[in-house]
Amino acid sequence: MEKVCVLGAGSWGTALAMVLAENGHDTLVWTHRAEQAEEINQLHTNKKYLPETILPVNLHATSDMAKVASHAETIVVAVPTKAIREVCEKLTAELTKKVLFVHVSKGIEPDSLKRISEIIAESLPAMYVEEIVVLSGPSHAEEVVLHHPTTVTAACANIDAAEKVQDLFMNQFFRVYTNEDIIGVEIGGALKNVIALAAGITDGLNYGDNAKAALITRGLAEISRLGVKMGGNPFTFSGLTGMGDLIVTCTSVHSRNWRAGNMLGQGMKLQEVLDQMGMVVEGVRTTKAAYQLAEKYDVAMPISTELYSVLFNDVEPKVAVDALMMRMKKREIDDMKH
Ligand SMILES: NC(=O)C1=CN([C@@H]2O[C@H](COP(=O)(O)OP(=O)(O)OC[C@H]3O[C@@H](n4cnc5c(N)ncnc54)[C@H](OP(=O)(O)O)[C@@H]3O)[C@@H](O)[C@H]2O)C=CC1
Ligand SMILES: O=C(CO)COP(=O)(O)O
Repeated sequence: MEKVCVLGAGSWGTALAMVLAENGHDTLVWTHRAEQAEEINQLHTNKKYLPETILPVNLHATSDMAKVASHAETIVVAVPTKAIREVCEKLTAELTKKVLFVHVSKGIEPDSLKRISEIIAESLPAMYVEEIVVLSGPSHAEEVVLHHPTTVTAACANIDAAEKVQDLFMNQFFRVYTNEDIIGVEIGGALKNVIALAAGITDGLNYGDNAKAALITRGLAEISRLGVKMGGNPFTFSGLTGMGDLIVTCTSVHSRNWRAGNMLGQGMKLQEVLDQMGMVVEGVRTTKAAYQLAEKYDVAMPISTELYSVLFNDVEPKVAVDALMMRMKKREIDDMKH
């Protein structure tokens, strides 16, 4: 039995804490809201994020970061990308020993263009960090808490650390693979949210299945092009954290990114959509990062670039789709490579 803390009691942090508690680990979930910790401890629910779920009685919660620091041998970071630096800063003030870090967030920071493992490494003193492993793959919290079969990947250049995380989480419903390619896994996980927003938009425009299949396939081509140029293994992008996560996020009603895109396609404005969601839509900030990465690495990312103009330059979704369809003619396979 390991002592594990999960930082963040949103839908994903809570679902993963439930997996860990069900696996028999001594699990503590940290939330910045004391009343939410109280709800989890007293009522064994988290109504805001998983309204139908009863949490295991051996899953405990706290809003006291000092308790996290004294309890944890492993810490799972499960807050949205934009909150990671702030949460790491709070943790740094309390840490006294070396901990294994796992992160499960899917984003890239605009401007710095850092991946999450880089943000965490930069935000925590190295003497307290045993390793940073990313856990990613096609996995909506709503299905994990129902024990529906789910597969994910634990990635780290240090394969022993990845295997340790595999052992922590793996059970009959939650199958964990390993991969040494942390760059490819993080890039795939972050950029699939951009493509899912675009897929939601074409569904909102009622463009049907041909358009969505095109977005998934050509989306994977541009994610892979960038990811390989950044140092990722080309095979990673056809795995769970690439194609797998792209499929689930572009096709599932649970996806916040797809749902946000769908509302945009139906004519709503970005701010209205975000106000209505009440949960993180990582793809919006990541679209800004993807636009900047395409420039930095000189990689063609037409879908991400058109989405950027819809989100941040007020271009009509239909006009952006027309622009994609009217691009210069290409050879398919050559265009996937370069
Ligand atoms: N949901 C899912 O199925 C999956 C999500 N992910 C990824 O996991 C990450 C978290 O997503 P998810 O749990 O869904 O997000 P949610 O929107 O469901 O929850 C976010 C949680 O983070 C908390 N939070 C936000 N800002 C801060 C802050 N500054 N300090 C402390 N806590 C903060 C929120 O608190 P409050 O309630 O007060 O707002 C909330 O508890 C994302 O990167 C997402 O892409 C990955 C796989 C699956
Ligand atoms: O990453 C996810 C599923 O694997 C969650 O996607 P959404 O944030 O779009 O809900």
